Amino acid sequence: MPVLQLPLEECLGLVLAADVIAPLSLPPFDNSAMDGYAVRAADLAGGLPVRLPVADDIPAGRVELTALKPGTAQRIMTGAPVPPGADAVVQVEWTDAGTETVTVERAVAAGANIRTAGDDVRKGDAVLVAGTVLRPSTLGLASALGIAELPVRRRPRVLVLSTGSELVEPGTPLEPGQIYESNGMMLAASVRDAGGVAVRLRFVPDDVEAFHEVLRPHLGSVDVIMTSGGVSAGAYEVVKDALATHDVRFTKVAMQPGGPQGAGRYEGLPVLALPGNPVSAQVSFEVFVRPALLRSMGHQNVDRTTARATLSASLTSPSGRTQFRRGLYDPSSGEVVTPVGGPGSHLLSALAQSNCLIEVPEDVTELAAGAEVTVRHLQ
Ligand SMILES: Nc1nc2c(c(=O)[nH]1)N[C@H]1C(S)=C(S)[C@@H](COP(=O)(O)OP(=O)(O)OC[C@H]3O[C@@H](n4cnc5c(N)ncnc54)[C@H](O)[C@@H]3O)O[C@H]1N2
Ligand code: MOO
Repeated sequence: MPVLQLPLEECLGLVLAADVIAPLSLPPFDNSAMDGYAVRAADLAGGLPVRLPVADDIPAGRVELTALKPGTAQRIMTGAPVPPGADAVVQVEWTDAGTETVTVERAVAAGANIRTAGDDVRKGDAVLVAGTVLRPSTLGLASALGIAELPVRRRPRVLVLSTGSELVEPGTPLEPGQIYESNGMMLAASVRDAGGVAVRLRFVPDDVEAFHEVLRPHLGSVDVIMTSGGVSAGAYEVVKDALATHDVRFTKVAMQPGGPQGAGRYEGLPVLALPGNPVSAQVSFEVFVRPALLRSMGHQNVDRTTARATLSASLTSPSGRTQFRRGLYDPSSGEVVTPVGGPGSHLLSALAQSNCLIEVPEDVTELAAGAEVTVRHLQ
């Protein structure tokens, strides 16, 4: 993705594209860490309590300061600039809180309760380096430095297109033989979850012409096309029929679910054609699309975290295909993972109840309860 300057409001989760050099120090000036009285520590050193006239009052935000004369105090609030001549702040709790004169009951050392300019950041330091993922704290730091925009790689715009004549939008009545469309919602949410922008299109019927029609108006405004359904071996495989004549290759990959896949280019745009079974579509997104989207945005770390876990129940897997079974991983019970539902790629509720994928390697066809497996966390 190209780099552009974006307002901080729009930067959460994006990757910084260039180092940020601090334009000022933080704190920018010496300021008080406590509500209390700015004093000279030496004025409290000769025996307590000490009574001092309160020569000034300094709220936070005060721009003009008067120098602190020896033998006086100035009332000061947290965050307010320390006046020249003062070298310590006595917190109000150690005084009688007077406004004309103040009686100080406890001494403080020089430097007490003063936050020195540059304590946190020095002007000219590279405070944020290119490649940093912008989190709430890093956005807070940029704001504190007075930065309003940052250079980031922009979010990819992903066209999410579901296909199938049997599909009906939720919220409308269902006829026999029809089902509610769910992949579009799930894949669009997955795109957003990965940091992309989803442009969700109403599915088209299994009709090649309608397919091209529906794509055309969006070709200039998206970065990638992601379809679901219509890629396997049937008679009405609209995505395959429409795109195989273009630069898109359809094949079967050695995984389950998510075997039938298409990938390539359509009118110059990258296309990812995922299978239609809901679990197949979502697992395909996890395995192929999510890492690609993250990489396009400049993320270094594009893989989900994995863990080793002990299977709580046996399972079987087809030979010659990596299987991704849905699982519930519970670190609190000694890193145990429980398969949720069977291998069927229509078992959406099992997917919804799971928090990880259990990876069964290609050459493994059976795993007994107690076997060690790798799990891929989904959150
Ligand atoms: N003869 C063969 N048949 C099938 C094979 C095969 O190799 N040979 N592969 C099977 C596998 S594995 C999968 S996965 C599917 C992939 O098929 P398609 O990508 O063509 O998907 P569809 O046929 O359009 O739909 C499959 C299934 O999923 C439902 N679906 C589709 N889109 C949605 C959606 N947006 N929301 C909810 N549900 C959706 C659809 O109704 C079907 O039930 O092919 C197998 N067949
Ligand atoms: O690959 Mo299909 O995706 O097994 O159901």
